[in-house]
Amino acid sequence: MADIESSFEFSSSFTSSSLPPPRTRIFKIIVIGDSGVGKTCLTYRFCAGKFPDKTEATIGVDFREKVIEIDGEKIKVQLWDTAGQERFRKSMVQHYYRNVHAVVFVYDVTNAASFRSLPAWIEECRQHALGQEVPRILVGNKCDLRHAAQVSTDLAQQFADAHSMPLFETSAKNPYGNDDDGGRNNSDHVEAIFMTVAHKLKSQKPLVLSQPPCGSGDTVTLRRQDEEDRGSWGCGC
Ligand SMILES: Nc1nc2c(ncn2[C@@H]2O[C@H](COP(=O)(O)OP(=O)(O)OP(=O)(O)O)[C@@H](O)[C@H]2O)c(=O)[nH]1
Ligand SMILES: [Mg+2]
Repeated sequence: MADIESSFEFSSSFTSSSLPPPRTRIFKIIVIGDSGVGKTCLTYRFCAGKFPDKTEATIGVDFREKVIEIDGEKIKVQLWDTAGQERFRKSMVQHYYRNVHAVVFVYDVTNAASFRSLPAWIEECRQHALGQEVPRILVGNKCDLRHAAQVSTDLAQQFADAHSMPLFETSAKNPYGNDDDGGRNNSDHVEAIFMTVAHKLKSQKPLVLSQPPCGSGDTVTLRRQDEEDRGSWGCGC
């Protein structure tokens, strides 16, 4: 399991005696949903560019990072791949929601129960005072198994609309994100989904890099501008 506490401070590659660190923005995106929907595979696919050879149930949280470039700016996308199983998440759930910039809700299109669980995941966000300004997206995974689908696109779209979220249907497994019926363009590429989130975040109010006083080490901490304005993350609920 990854070291939770270290995730709240972001190391720069510069020491305090060298040039100031570059203003690399870091977007923390948490990925939540029932166990087995494919959160680990999706995050691995985005960061490593391929479907993992094998996965096990996530315990606590795993972090994956990828540096992307948008309009000439390098941005670090930090994905928090959370455990779907209650027994593996309850001790650290409050850490997931700390300073989060976006939430990705995942269900499995072949598993209706995972879709029915979505209100509970939304409620968990609400209970952890996630502000309404935090973008949320809905991802239906395993579209390569379209023949076994239990959740129709129409139903998922209705749910997404009701919660003001964009819907993406995808496959972490299929190299092109297209369906097993040979049709293209009916599914979204994993890469495009996370890039869309990053674009959305980039277009929002800028994040501010808070730098520690000289001599206090070589770390920088990210805070949102509105967090600094209000003194807290706040809740728009
Ligand atoms: N066919 C298919 N299988 C997938 C896909 N994504 C994940 N899987 C499989 O689904 C199973 C669960 O995937 P994980 O990524 O470990 O699921 P998870 O949501 O991280 O589960 P927890 O860590 O327990 O919360 C694994 O056997 C994966 O190989 C997909 O897009 N298509
Ligand atoms: Mg997992």
